[in-house]
Amino acid sequence: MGTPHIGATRGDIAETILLPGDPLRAKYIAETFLENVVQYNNVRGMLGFTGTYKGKKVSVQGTGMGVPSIGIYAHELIAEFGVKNLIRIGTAGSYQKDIKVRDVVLAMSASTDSAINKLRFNGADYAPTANAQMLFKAYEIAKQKGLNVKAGNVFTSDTFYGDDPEAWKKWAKFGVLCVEMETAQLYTTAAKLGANALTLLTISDSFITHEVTSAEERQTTFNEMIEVALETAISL
Ligand SMILES: O=P(O)(O)O[C@H]1O[C@H](CO)[C@@H](O)[C@H]1O
Ligand SMILES: O=c1cc[nH]c(=O)[nH]1
Repeated sequence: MGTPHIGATRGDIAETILLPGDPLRAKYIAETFLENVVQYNNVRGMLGFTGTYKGKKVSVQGTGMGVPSIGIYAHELIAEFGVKNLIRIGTAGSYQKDIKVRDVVLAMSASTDSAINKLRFNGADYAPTANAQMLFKAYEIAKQKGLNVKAGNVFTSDTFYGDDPEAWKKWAKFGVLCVEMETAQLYTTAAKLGANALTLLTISDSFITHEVTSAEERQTTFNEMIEVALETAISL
């Protein structure tokens, strides 16, 4: 049973799922925020759990890093397990001086240097876009919590270690808020397969100030973003 990358059966996974890149962040979320938790996946160590949050069924699944990896998990979750709402919770590097480490960014849209959509659309540009209902809800919840939240265009990069240390400045000049590595693919796959998707990002480092957070903090301490994601999940 299951798919090449998810060792579960249909029904094991909730219609609404949180998607951190890091599988250990999935474990942390399941252990810290969910009740009645069952682990449904361990294939490749890409942990997946289903539990309840305030009485509602929610799953959380690691996706790995980068466009191809999240493309595999998003496709299998939607096409084979009937997942309808996908909420990525990730980390990102800030491109703007008013977006500081630990701030939260909601990805309205995603620019990218990935060639996948260029190939898919014969050289034309497709605009990967968040589900508006989820975006508005998450923004409202984040504001109610008093978070420093911004919504806008993010950059989905195919590289973490690029060749040109100045390249980010062009994206920043054109209003891109921050960089991460999955959202353009998540939004495209969700649109193709008829599901809803949203990305929430906590800023883990700044290209402006060079401030960084530790790997431990990235794994465990982005609780405000996780709570916004869970409250959004159960509002759907
Ligand atoms: O914290 P996650 O969700 O993995 O997101 C960001 O962190 C990874 C790079 O360190 C990339 O996956 C990037 O998108
Ligand atoms: O700078 C960063 C931080 C997180 N994730 C990225 O892809 N880049």
